[in-house]
Amino acid sequence: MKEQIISVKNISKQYQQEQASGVQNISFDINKGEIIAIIGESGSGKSTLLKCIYGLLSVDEGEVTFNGERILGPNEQLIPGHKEMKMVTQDFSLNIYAKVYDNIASMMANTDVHYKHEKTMEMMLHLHIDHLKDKKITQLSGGEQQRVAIAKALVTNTSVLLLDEPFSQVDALLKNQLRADIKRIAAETGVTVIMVSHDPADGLFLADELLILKDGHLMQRGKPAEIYNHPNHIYTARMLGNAVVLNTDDAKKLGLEIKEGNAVFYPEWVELSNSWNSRRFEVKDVYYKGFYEELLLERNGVTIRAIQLNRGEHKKNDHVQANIGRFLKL
Ligand SMILES: Nc1ncnc2c1ncn2[C@@H]1O[C@H](COP(=O)(O)OP(=O)(O)OP(=O)(O)O)[C@@H](O)[C@H]1O
Repeated sequence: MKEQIISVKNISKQYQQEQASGVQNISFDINKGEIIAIIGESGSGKSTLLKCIYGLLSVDEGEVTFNGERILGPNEQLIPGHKEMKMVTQDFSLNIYAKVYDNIASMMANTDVHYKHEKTMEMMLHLHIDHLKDKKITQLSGGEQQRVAIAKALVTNTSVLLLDEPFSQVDALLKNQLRADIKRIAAETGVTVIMVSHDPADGLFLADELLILKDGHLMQRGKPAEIYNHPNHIYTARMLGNAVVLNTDDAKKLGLEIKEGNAVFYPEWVELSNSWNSRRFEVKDVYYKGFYEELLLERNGVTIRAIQLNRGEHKKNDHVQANIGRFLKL
């Protein structure tokens, strides 16, 4: 049985008189142990939403509840935030002159020294940083520092971990490792994770639930595969899969029957084959992408993109038969 932990009910937050800022009328629930990713372009309201959930910003309308209790805003309590939630920001907020062990242990009181030691060791093991115990923060890599920051956030029986752009400081290789780490830690500890990112790949890989924000509005919410395959807006399809968008006239030129709006499809939905319904395209360019190629194809003055796994088969000015196997009307 899924157990709800946080409920966001019709919240709006506007910054001063700025009309198009903050977030507007957002509602959704979060279940215990889930990983939620809030995805959107810069300025779409991701950080504002995260701060409203944590209680760092007071909402203008609506409310956020944690286990049924309303989360108080910064003006309603002495220390802003919520005791069962911890936020890890991009700067990690570590004591850079202290050792890894002390950074984590310092989060707990000295009332039970044995428990404090055991809990610190347990967290370091979970985060695979036990071998760094006696190192100073200044001696760690960005990825290692991030693990310390997460261990520090989780050591005090935290139920909800809030991550603001957790992978913005790390390179692509480490990013993959850290994503996998967060998934593992969430599964091992049962902590609920709410993550904000401008990189859709984070959400697609990590999230149980994906939330798409645009201009302060919640555009769509659901499982990553559901949203990827059935985006309800061009914005989402472009962001998640770099979708090709054709207006009605251009779509018709390629034989796609739509009466109005746009035909939208991902490059991998274009099949290069000699099937009965395929059409002849000219290869305008070939982009090498490592394990696959992206072909820029043109027919009747309309350009589309297609994915080709067998590299080196086509070159510029070739002609190929292609069929847009599936498209969405948006
Ligand atoms: N303190 C503030 N005062 C006025 N406007 C603000 C303030 N903070 C954010 N905004 C505005 O509110 C909107 C949402 O900002 P927010 O920081 O929540 O977006 P974001 O999606 O987290 O962006 P980014 O990915 O760039 O961090 C933006 O238009 C931003 O300019």
